[in-house]
Amino acid sequence: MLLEIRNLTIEAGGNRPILRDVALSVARGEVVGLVGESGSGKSTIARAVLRLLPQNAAARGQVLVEGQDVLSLDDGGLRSLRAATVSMIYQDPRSSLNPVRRIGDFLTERMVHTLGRGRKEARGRALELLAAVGMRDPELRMRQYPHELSGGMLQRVVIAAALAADPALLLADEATSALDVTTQAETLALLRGVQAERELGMLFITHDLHLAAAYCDRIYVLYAGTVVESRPASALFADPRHPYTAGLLACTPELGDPRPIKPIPGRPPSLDDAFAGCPFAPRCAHAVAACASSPPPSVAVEGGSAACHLIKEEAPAC
Ligand SMILES: Nc1ncnc2c1ncn2[C@@H]1O[C@H](COP(=O)(O)OP(=O)(O)OP(=O)(O)O)[C@@H](O)[C@H]1O
Repeated sequence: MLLEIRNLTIEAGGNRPILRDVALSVARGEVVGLVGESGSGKSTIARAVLRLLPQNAAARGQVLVEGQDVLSLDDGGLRSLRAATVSMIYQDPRSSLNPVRRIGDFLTERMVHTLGRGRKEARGRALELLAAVGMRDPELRMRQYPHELSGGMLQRVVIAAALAADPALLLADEATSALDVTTQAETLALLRGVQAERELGMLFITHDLHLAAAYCDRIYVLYAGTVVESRPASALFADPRHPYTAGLLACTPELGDPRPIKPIPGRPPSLDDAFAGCPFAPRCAHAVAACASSPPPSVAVEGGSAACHLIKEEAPAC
């Protein structure tokens, strides 16, 4: 397995849990969605894969990348993981680029400093990468500054930089959320294209469950730092088992669907709210007494699992 996270718990400042007992995997060539509301812990999972943990945070569990536990890597191992094995693409490309440095400098300096390439070789590779992400006239782009490019073009530059070291795993953290819809569609298609061509694993983080269902092979739904459902995207979309997943799907309008939008009442718990049972219980229309008093079991359902007292174990399909 390319990425395997086991029993990952991260607590900030004392025992305020950001993540609770998270298990997640991404195989080579697989696009895995990580979906949840703001504050559910999506970015913390992505950052944990690079061991970029919040200061004053304590992590327990395992984050295995190609079998090596990131949480116990030495400095050299960590540098090589960040430089060559795993690349992260953030929501706002401008936050990754220095406004007073040319695009070419951004691409080549990273290769020279982090991968030890010669300047001439790095320049040739940068031109190749810009062409690979569909940039016309790469020579011109190399000479330009970030303010001369649109948001979509800048995101292509950031994707090109992420591919520079031929990583095995891409972490895309809301990588298309800041783009207009047509640019978003182009960037999504580009990411899928390079992912398939290079057989990369991709963890695709989004708050948009409909987008994840259309784009990903499998999905993990996160709520208050816990995985509540993990299933193949098609099964999860067609027949969500966890009440929170069903609630997320019901509160997004769809063209041509006459049913009224149904928001989920209430708000997710904050890090300071203690709870003994299911974190979703106070908002769940189906909650029973056990939901508030004991943690829900992880139940095997079609293609994956769901953590809910109300779901019955299903026999695996023959
Ligand atoms: N350094 C920190 N110290 C304390 N709490 C933190 C720290 N970093 C993150 N958190 C908290 O951890 C929780 C999860 O944050 P995270 O950024 O992972 O969520 P997210 O699902 O990615 O949200 P968003 O979609 O808004 O980016 C939030 O409640 C956040 O306030």
